[in-house]
Amino acid sequence: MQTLTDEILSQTIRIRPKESHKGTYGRVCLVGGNDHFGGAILMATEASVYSGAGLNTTLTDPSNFVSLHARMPEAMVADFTSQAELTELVAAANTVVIGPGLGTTTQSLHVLQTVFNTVAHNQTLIVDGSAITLVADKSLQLPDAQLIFTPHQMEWQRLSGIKIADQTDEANEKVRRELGGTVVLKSHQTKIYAPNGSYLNTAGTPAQATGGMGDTLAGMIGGFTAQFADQTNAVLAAVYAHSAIADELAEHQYVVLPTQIIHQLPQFMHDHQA
Ligand SMILES: NC(=O)C1=CN([C@@H]2O[C@H](COP(=O)(O)OP(=O)(O)OC[C@H]3O[C@@H](n4cnc5c(N)ncnc54)[C@H](OP(=O)(O)O)[C@@H]3O)[C@@H](O)[C@H]2O)[C@@H](O)CC1
Ligand SMILES: Nc1ncnc2c1ncn2[C@@H]1O[C@H](COP(=O)(O)OP(=O)(O)O)[C@@H](O)[C@H]1O
Ligand SMILES: [Mg+2]
Repeated sequence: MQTLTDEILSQTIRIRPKESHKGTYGRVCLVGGNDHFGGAILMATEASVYSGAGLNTTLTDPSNFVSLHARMPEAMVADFTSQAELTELVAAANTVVIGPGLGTTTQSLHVLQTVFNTVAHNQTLIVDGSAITLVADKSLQLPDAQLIFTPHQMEWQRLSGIKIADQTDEANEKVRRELGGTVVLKSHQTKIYAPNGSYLNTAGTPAQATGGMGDTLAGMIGGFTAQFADQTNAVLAAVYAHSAIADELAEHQYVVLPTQIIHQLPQFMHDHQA
């Protein structure tokens, strides 16, 4: 297992070519946020926008439209209960993030199934939060796409069947191979199991232990994978940046809010581009 260092940032975050436009930096679709968990998809969206993804569209419950527009005028918003909108917008994305605040109701399941039926082999699909729980509980068949799972330890227990106490590298890697794609197993020391090897993130702080921290990471992984060509490096850089920014803030703060990490992203990425 390789320990991540700040080298992953300069290996991944590219100086932007002059001759470019918003389309150069990827289209991200974020799907989630039911009528209870609007904050989760709001933070994921904000994280993707602040990571620099060129075009961001959020598919959510209509009850979140006003707050999303008020907070994030840069993002487009659509209704995830409309099958036609969901299908059209997901098909047009480079990267799709599904799960933050999606919930586990019949409606949540319907949205998830529609996304799974729509994504194609060349698209990156980040499966987070409630989407992981639904895949596990309903034994859903996974789509043919570039899959990135971002479970915390309990979500990984649900998905992999491995109890938290038994989540060894060997057992985790075996299930990752069966699932395909990449697994970001989040904890106080997040591990990333990728097709080319496994990685340990020793950055990060207990000041991060607050709701919405993982929703923010899912949005960052969305923004990074949409912009940077090497998909594994994009995941690794997002995980490392999320923790490294928190470490900087925690030098002077007892708790670090997800939105504070998000707002540091443009400056942090500026300082580590190469
Ligand atoms: N503002 C918003 O809108 C927010 C909306 N959110 C949305 O809520 C949805 C549900 O997601 P969820 O993570 O809150 O609930 P669930 O999947 O039941 O997991 C919790 C259970 O797992 C256990 N556990 C064990 N190890 C763990 C670990 N390392 N890390 C974390 N938990 C661990 C834990 O144990 P305990 O805390 O009891 O010790 C507990 O029993 C999801 O869509 C998410 O996006 C949230 O993001 C919050 C902000
Ligand atoms: N003690 C800790 N030290 C470092 N990072 C932590 C700690 N506790 C939580 N985190 C990080 O916070 C995030 C929590 O994700 P998750 O449980 O999905 O949050 P949520 O669903 O509430 O957004 C993960 O990235 C995890 O690594
Ligand atoms: Mg989560």
